Amino acid sequence: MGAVALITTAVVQNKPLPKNMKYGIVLDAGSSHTSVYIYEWPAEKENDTGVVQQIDACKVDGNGISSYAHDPPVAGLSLQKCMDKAREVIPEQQQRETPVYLGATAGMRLLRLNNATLADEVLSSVGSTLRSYPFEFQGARIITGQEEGAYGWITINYLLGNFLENSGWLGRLKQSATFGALDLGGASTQITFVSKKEIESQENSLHFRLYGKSYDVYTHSYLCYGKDQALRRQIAYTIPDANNSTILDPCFNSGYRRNTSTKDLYSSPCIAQQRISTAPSNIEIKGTGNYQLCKQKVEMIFNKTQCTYSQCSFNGIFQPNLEGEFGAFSAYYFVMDFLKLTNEKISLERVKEAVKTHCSRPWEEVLKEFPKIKEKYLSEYCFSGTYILSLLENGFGFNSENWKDISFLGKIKGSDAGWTLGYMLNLTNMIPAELPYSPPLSHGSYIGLMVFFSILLVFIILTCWLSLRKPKCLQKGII
Ligand SMILES: O=P(O)(O)OP(=O)(O)OP(=O)(O)OC[C@H]1O[C@@H](n2cnc3c(O)ncnc32)[C@H](O)[C@@H]1O
Repeated sequence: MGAVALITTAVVQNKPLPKNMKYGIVLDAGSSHTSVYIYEWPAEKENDTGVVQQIDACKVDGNGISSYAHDPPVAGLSLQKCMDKAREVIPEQQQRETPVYLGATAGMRLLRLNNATLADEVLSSVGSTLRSYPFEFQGARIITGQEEGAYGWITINYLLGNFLENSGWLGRLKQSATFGALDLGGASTQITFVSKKEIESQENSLHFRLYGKSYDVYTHSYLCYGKDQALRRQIAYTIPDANNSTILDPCFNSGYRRNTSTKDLYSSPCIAQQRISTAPSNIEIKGTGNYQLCKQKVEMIFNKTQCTYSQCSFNGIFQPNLEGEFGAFSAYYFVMDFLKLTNEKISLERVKEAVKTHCSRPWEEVLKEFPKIKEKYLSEYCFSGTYILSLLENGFGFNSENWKDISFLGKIKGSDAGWTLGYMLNLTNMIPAELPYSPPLSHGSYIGLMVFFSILLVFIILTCWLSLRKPKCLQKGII
């Protein structure tokens, strides 16, 4: 049984794993990009830490896996570029023994909601491209939000060495020191952490046994709360106010302009409740760059009014009290890294000030300072920074006190923080549920101890024999 026994849906196919695996490839087919990660197993005994490492990664050009739905040949070609790279990196004699997994995330969960047949077609089309390579293709599937959260948590704690640290006898006695995982994607966001308190909702509760230690883990994935979908929702809220098809948007820098088609905006199931039939077909967004007003708009997407549990995050979702340290990755890292706010010593108040300052900068000035950054990313840092602050503070309940417990993580020991490594470790059974039995003493120490105790025994017997003989001699002497 795999270590992550509760995630039963994680079995991709019933194909046996290649016998001499030394490499593994995972494709993360997200809403905004597909990325290809290549991992290498440590050579036996060479690597004390036994950590599987990322040796290469490649971002597929284009707009995520759903672009396969619109133009399969073009999407296939850009995927081929990354797969060709994998073929260059992995030695030829190892290629047939290298498993390839594709996991699609929230972008495909949304496509499946809109059109399940199309989602299946996309997966089979990508599968055909992957099958044309000499690797051992193990299947393409849409992973659940729960899996995305759980595998992200496994990845960061594996790379940080927390599972092994907890597996010794001392580690098993003390409270588990794991990092919670905060993952912000384009279409969904996940929060996952070990909770000492009872998890009141079954669907948010996971139990893992890893390296001989049990973990009760809380996880929730919020579909439509990734930063791209959140931006769409924030824009959609303003459409009723649209005057002459123009929206004044405080979440973009002043001077910034963008044209959007409402058909495209409304194509997402995330906007279903905000659709208005009288909306103009095109709208022009004009930035006004105001952090406070942006924050007010962003907060409209968090419903804090209903909760049927003892406590909730938002939208009636149960969330226990935040516990321990957290690692925040994916878009949390991209955005905070751009804003130079990844240093743990920066207080929440200073982070807010920095985002406010960035939002108030004229677009011209921002563009001049960062000419090399993709315009889509650059134009959205004001919104993204504000959204991250709202999600963490208003959504999950972080505050000035526990803000210092969040570390913004890009890479850990050379591997990207994200769900892919955890996914592969689970499917290749690389994390055992129990610690492999290791004798307390090595063979040499055992022999040494046996010799020592034998000599000690002979010495004791001799001493006793001598001391028992002496009185008799003395007695004889007295008589
Ligand atoms: O799990 P889902 O929701 O499908 O998400 P995803 O797979 O699209 O998630 P990614 O981690 O690829 O990206 C998360 C978001 O970060 C954005 N992003 C990627 N690189 C970035 C960068 O350098 N600067 C700013 N944003 C970036 C990207 O457009 C997404 O909105």
